[in-house]
Amino acid sequence: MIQATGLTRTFTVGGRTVEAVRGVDFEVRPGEIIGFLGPNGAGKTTTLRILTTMLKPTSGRATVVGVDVDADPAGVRRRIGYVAQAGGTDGNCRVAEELILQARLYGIGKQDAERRAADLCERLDLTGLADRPIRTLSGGQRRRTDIALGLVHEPPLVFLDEPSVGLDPQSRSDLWTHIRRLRDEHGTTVFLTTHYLDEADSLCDRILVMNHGRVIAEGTPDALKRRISGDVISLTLGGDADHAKAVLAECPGLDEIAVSGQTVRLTARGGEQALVWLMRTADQAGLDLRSVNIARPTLDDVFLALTGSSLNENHS
Ligand SMILES: Nc1ncnc2c1ncn2[C@@H]1O[C@H](COP(=O)(O)OP(=O)(O)OP(=O)(O)O)[C@@H](O)[C@H]1O
Repeated sequence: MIQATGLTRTFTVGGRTVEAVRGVDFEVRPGEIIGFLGPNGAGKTTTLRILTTMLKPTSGRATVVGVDVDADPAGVRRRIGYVAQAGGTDGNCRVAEELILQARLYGIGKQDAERRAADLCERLDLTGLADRPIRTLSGGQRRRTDIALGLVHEPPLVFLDEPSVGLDPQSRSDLWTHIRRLRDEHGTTVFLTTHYLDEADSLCDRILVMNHGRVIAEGTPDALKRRISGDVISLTLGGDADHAKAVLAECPGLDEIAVSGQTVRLTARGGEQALVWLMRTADQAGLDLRSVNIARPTLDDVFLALTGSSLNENHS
């Protein structure tokens, strides 16, 4: 469905070259829900803009739904849906009206457009709202309308840019149900960017992690979590966490060690054993230890181990 090979994109700003994307290779198979994760400035939006033909790559190649983005951008655009973060809807227009209008803009006949609008309203739970002006909808209803609008031309692949940003937890899980249904009942492939690790974990079949312009890891959420073997130990300190990191790194049995705010996070195969060493070392070095926690790895721990910083912290 998507094949990216050696994609790069550089920008020149005030005589300085920014390498936003530095050689990205990945594949997306039909019917997958793919999560594209990475800290701010990792190159996600630039990659997304290349795949949706809004930007040309500096080098490399990408085919989307079997069409080369460089050779036939219009052909790619006909075959994909793209739902931007801000949406592109006219707030005064009514839901069904807007869907029909968009379908007509794709050259779809009137009756067919009406049928598709009704079908999309049903699929995205908008039937009771079809006559409401878009500006009167709640955040979740509006996001569902944006997604319906991205699907009027029945694309096999839809790109969603941060689909659940700004939604309350209930609307988010509701949206996830709708996104899963698109895939399960209609075979739609979904490529989404997100900063929410719980979203990536529960919704996505596979995750691509991008950092500094490269895809640094990919796999199912479970496979990524398995990459972090052992337990995650978090030590919160009163003093300089970087100094504490340097001291604690001397302990045996540790795999990864990173600092996140006032907390030093470590992974160790035998968590309890390592903890004894850590506490003893902290005590001997006079570190101001405030609290200790041992846990199984989460996707955020994976992210921290891969990129050296927490995605949640990075995004806040
Ligand atoms: N039009 C542009 N001109 C100059 N630099 C750009 C341009 N677009 C992106 N960049 C730079 O390229 C790098 C990657 O940016 P990009 O927006 O792709 O990252 P991102 O992963 O989407 O980040 P975020 O999560 O903050 O949206 C950044 O250093 C950014 O400043």
